Amino acid sequence: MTTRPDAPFGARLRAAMSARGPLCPGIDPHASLLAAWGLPDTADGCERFAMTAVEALAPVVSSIKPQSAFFERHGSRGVAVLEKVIAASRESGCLVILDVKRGDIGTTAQAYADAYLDPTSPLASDAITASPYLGFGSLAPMIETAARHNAGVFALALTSNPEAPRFQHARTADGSTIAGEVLAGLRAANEGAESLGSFGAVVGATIGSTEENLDINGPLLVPGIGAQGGTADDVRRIFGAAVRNVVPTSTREILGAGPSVQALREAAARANDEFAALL
Ligand SMILES: O=C(O)c1cc(=O)[nH]c(=O)n1[C@@H]1O[C@H](COP(=O)(O)O)[C@@H](O)[C@H]1O
Repeated sequence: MTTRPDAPFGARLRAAMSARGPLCPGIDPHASLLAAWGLPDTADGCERFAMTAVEALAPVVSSIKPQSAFFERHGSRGVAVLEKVIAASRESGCLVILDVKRGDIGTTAQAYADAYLDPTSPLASDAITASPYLGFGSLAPMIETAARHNAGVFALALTSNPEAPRFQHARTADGSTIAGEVLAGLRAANEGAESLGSFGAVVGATIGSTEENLDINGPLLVPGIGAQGGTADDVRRIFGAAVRNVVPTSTREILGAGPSVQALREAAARANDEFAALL
């Protein structure tokens, strides 16, 4: 796709979630999942795995989240598979949130933005995940590029891994937590956006609870569901009124239902229905 989408990412995501439900399945071609599907751990195996998942899921879900590292581990052939995954998913009417968790100084952040958010790039996606740990301001080139091209950015705020709280709950010089500073930056970036802003936070379903203000007028990408132990009940409890902005993402639990296209679709439909019922 080389043309700029005709509406901001947040508005497109809101419309897609209303039409198809909130679930965002991940596409992570793990070596162990390839083995479970009877596929070799090669670029060819990665392609068969990922394109089966796209065939099953992209026509029925609002968004998908391929994790770049699982493609990069197969070198240039794996990256070519990722390009196919992105293009085929978007052709099926599904938004692509490319999980790359990039973050760097301004000039390099701009190169990442050009690689993933400029519609003329071979890896152009609807949104990316980004790491704000060089300072929230270091994401400015990604946020500005996304705004220009009607794309989105999801910044890590309260991640699902056990090491996260010690770091993300630490306080900055002005007394807010690191996570709070990320959420405040996103809230400012989404100011005035109608329907839903284009700048989202990643908040794990495994965090137990939080006192942070999750009202950022933007989407909340919520991993940690299924394989990491998070449930729909956790999501209801953690997010409260913000649940309508939650994009629940689940990967291994859904992909484990493959390689049958029908079984994958059923697993996604079950999760989608469970989260749609929270709204
Ligand atoms: O940004 C993410 O998607 C992400 C953030 C986070 O806090 N935790 C997390 O597990 N993820 C991603 O979610 C996927 C794991 O999902 P499961 O297989 O469902 O556990 C991987 O692609 C992770 O990189």
